Amino acid sequence: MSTLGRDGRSCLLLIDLQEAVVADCLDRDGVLHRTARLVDRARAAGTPVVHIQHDGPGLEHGSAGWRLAAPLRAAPGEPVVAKNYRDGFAATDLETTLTRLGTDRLIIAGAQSDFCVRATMQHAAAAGYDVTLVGDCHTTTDAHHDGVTISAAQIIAHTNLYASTLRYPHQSFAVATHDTVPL
Ligand SMILES: O=C1N[C@@H]2C=C[C@H]1C2
Repeated sequence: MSTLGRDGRSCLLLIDLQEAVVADCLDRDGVLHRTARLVDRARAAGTPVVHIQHDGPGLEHGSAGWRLAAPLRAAPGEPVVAKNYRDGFAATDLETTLTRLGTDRLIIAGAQSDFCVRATMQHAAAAGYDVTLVGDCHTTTDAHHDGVTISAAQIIAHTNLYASTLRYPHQSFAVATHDTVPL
C-alpha cells in the first residue's frame, strides 16, 4: 500500500495525450483506442480520471496541437491539469487535486513514455504513491542522441521493465494492460 495514508482510492492519470504530442508516436491510433476503452472502464467503475495537458512550444494553449487527441475528451467535472514541465507535479495543482480525490494509487497512461510519463511516474513513486503503468497505453517516438538511435519500441519496453521492477518501502508498482488493469 502507498505511504500516503489517504482514502486508498485509485485515479487514472492521462499524461499529455494531445494531438501534437502523439502525432508521430508509435502505434498512435492503437494507443488512443485502448486508452479510450480504459477511460470507459474507469468511468463505469467510478474511478476518477485526471487529464494532464502540456503547454509549450508547439503545444500553445488552445491550439489544435494542444487539444486532447480524439477520441479522448475530458468529461464534465474531470480535472484538467496544465503543465509546463515534464513532471506533471512541477508547478501545478496535481498534488492538490489528487489529495482532494483521496488518491493513494495512480494508474498512468500517456505520452511520451521517455519524457513526461517517466518524469511524472518517478515523482509519484518518490512521493509515496502506488503506481500501475498501463503498458499498452503509453507511447513515444524513436530517440536519437550522441549518434545512438533508440527505437520507440525499445523505449516503451524499457519503461515497462522499469515500472514493473521499481521498489520503494511499503509501496507497490505494476504494469498491466488497459483491459485488465485493476481500477
Ligand atoms: O513527453 C512529453 N509530453 C509533452 C511533449 C513532449 C514532452 C512534453
